[in-house]
Amino acid sequence: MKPEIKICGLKTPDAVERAVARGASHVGFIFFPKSPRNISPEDAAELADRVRGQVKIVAVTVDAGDEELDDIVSLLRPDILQLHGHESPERILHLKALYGLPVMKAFSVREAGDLDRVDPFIGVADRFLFDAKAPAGSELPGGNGVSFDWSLMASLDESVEYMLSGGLNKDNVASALSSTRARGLDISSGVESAPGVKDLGMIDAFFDAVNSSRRQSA
Ligand SMILES: O=C(O)c1ccccc1NCC(=O)[C@H](O)[C@H](O)COP(=O)(O)O
Repeated sequence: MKPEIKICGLKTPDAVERAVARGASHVGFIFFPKSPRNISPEDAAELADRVRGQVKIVAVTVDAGDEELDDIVSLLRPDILQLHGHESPERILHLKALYGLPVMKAFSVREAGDLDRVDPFIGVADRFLFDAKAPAGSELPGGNGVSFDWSLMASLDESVEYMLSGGLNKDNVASALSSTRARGLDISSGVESAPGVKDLGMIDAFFDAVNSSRRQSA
């Protein structure tokens, strides 16, 4: 099955259009002021309008309040809310009822026990994303360009369909696909020439690597 690919942290028209032209299934916009990928809801909406309907638009937030989310949802009109903070199952149910949008809950992973936190979210979150825990000193809960031990994913309940993220790039994507049962891959730093700066050549190289790994496993 063709993996879903989410290119995250987009800020420019050329990168959004290249991601979609190369076959991204999702494009992500980051609403987190400390991130080099932070974007305003207005600017994100302008970018999203170029590709709306061709790809799922994902709004990435971190423990955002209702007021901030109201702005993001009304301006960007995302297809999915990605919650990358400490949101509880109750908070997710509240947001789903409020906006009628599917929620992708992100979990950070370093050791096997980190996957135990997933259980209360099964049947609550619509999608799951597993990312590496932030390295010491990082102020970002995601987008750190670091991977975790993907073999840990083998212990996850098989009913949980997920996206894998954290430190993916053209050189390790084949291994990510062959060593996990990830339904999708989510990448940010691995297609950047500097934090927050997407590189069209690196986007191309990433999709080339995905396609070549699929041909080899066919
Ligand atoms: O990317 C960010 O700056 C970010 C900031 C705050 C919360 C989440 C963030 N990113 C979320 C993502 O979905 C990233 O694509 C994911 O963490 C993978 O990033 P990377 O390791 O750089 O590929």
